[in-house]
Amino acid sequence: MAVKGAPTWSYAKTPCSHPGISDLGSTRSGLAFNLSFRKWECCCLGVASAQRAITPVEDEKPNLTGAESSGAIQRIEDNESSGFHKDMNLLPKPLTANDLSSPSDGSKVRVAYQGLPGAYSEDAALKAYPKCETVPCDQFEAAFKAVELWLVDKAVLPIENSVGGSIHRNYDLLLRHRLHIVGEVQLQVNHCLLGLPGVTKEELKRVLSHPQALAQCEMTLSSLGIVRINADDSALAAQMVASTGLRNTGAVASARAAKIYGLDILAEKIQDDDDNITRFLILAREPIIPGTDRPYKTSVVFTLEEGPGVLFKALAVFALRGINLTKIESRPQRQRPLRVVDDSNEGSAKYFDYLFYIDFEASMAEPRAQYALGHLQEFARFLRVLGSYPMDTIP
Ligand SMILES: O=C(O)C(=O)C[C@]1(C(=O)O)C=C[C@@H](O)C=C1
Repeated sequence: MAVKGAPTWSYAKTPCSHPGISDLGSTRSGLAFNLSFRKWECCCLGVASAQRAITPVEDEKPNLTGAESSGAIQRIEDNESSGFHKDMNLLPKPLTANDLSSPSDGSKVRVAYQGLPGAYSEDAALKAYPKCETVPCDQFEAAFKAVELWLVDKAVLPIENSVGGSIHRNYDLLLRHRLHIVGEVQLQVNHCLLGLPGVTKEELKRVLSHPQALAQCEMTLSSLGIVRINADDSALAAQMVASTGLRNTGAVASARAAKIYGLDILAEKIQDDDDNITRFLILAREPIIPGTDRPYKTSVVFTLEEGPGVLFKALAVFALRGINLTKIESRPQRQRPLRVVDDSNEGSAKYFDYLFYIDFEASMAEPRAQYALGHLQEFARFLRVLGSYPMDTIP
């Protein structure tokens, strides 16, 4: 799967002998949620120190002109043949805290998203990190891999929309990959109907866009009697209209996409619901250390033993501690989709096995959240904390 615009530079990992780092293998696998939060926190700190040991390869090259560099090479060779460095200026400089601190405005951060430039996902990435470098990916999975392979720092991916509901593919990928949720972005999505310059909306016979975008404009598109065709993302749809030059074909995409691909906006705000909000997750290789300084959300995924009222009990661990749930999603457990229950009267009954994804309004730094998950673990067969991160309260 290709990462469009993948960088030409690479990172070198420096081995780190931090005593806590060897423990990370199991913790980073994510399957293990340590009941003791202190240990969980400790692991986060261990990861942070491991990160500090990672040095960009580019930074290791001295910045020399042609003449300087041939002289310098000669001096290095002289030093090497004599067995020690005579010229201390040629030794690599130690990194300082200033070299490593990342600016808070998001500049230099490379953020992967699914789609082409002008896609709503890119808007979400720019909302989260206004000065970031956005990296388009052809599929959601490519964005996950780009983070895992250190091609980018973060990925911003849609998880649910207030009209269209959940984006199931990303729920499944969250479990399959080992990334951590470090934030969320809520984006107001205003769809426009785009066409070639000079075209009127009455001329349109078909319209292209991402299936979610088409679904969010169901009523408007039905009233216009236009054939809907799926595209991988709304910006790709706009690009296709521009490149094919078909006057009877339009796209549902953003005003920014219209500008990028030189299309006219034939109608604005064509979504069925004025408040059309898409929630995106920000994913990173390492978790953030949750605080209590502002409202936090925690996302978990778990499976339950079979039995009457188990889901009721699972939800009660939050209710008992006054913790508000903001989202519950169930997905088939693909590894073992069927559960066979022996029932001598009726033969073998087959039930689907489910993974439950829950978001709740509390930080993992709060004892009530730690106790709730400790309680849940008593009857969950599997439990993983996907992330504890600041809530985005403004769409
Ligand atoms: O097609 C795009 O522009 C996207 O960013 C994808 C996407 C989605 O996957 O839901 C993002 C936001 C909108 O809800 C519509 C489409």
